[in-house]
Amino acid sequence: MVLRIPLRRSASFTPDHQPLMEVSSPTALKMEANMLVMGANSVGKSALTVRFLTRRFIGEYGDMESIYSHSLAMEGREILVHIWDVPCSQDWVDESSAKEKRVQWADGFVLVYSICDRASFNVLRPKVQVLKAAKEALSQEKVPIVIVGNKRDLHHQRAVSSEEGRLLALSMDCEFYEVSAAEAYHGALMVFQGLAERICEAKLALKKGTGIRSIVKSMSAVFARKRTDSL
Ligand SMILES: Nc1nc2c(ncn2[C@@H]2O[C@H](COP(=O)(O)OP(=O)(O)OP(=O)(O)O)[C@@H](O)[C@H]2O)c(=O)[nH]1
Repeated sequence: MVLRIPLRRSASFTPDHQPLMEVSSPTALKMEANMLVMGANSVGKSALTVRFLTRRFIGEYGDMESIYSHSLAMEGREILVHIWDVPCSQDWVDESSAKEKRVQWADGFVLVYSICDRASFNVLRPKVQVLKAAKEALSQEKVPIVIVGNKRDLHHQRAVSSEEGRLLALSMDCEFYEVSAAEAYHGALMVFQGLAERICEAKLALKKGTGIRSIVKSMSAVFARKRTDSL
C-alpha cells in the first residue's frame, strides 16, 4: 500500500464538483471518493483528518472549513479521496442549501463523537437517519457511513462505552471504530481507508447495475423492433 501526503488543500472547494469514475486500463482502475467528516463541537474531526493525511497530531486546529485531496493506492486501484472537514458550527446549525449540497457531494460520511462527551454521541442516531433519508431521496439507497468514537486515550473520562458505540453502528448499518487521533495513526487510517473501500464497492456495484440495466434495455428495444417489423 502506498500513501501519498495531501495533494492540495482548498478552503473554497466548489460543491458543484462532481466526482468522476474513470477506467484507464483494466489494471489501473482510478476512482474518486468524496467524504464528509461531521460531528459535534471539539470531538476531534480535524485531528482525525489531519492524522490520516499527515500521520501527525498537532494539538490545535482552528475551525476553518477545509477540503483535502489525498491519493490512496489499494489493491492495484488508485483512489483519489476528497475529505471535507466541516466545523461543528456549520454542520449542526446550518440548515441551508449549502448543507444539502454538501450531502449531495458526499459519497460517504465519517460521523465522529468523543467517548468523553455523551451529548456528542446522542446526536448521532438522528444524524444518521437524516443523512440516509437525504441520500434515499437522491436514489442512493446504501450510503457508506462510519461512526467513530474518538479520544480513546482519555479512558478515565469515558462517558460512552465501546459497546454502546458498536450497538449504535450495528443498529444503523454503519461501520464502527474507536480511536485516539492523539495517540495513533493506525485508527485514522482504518477509518478513511475502510470508507474509501466501501465507497468504491458501492460505485462499482452501481456501475454494474447500470450496465446490466442498459443491456436489458437495448435487448428489449431490439426485440420490440423485430416484433414491429414482423407485423
Ligand atoms: N486527548 C485527546 N485529545 C484530542 C483527540 N482528538 C482531538 N483532541 C483535542 O480535542 C480538541 C478539539 O479537536 P479538533 O480536531 O479541533 O475538534 P473538531 O471536532 O474539529 O472541532 P470543531 O470543528 O471546532 O468542532 C483539540 O484540543 C484536540 O487537541 C484525541 O484523540 N485525544
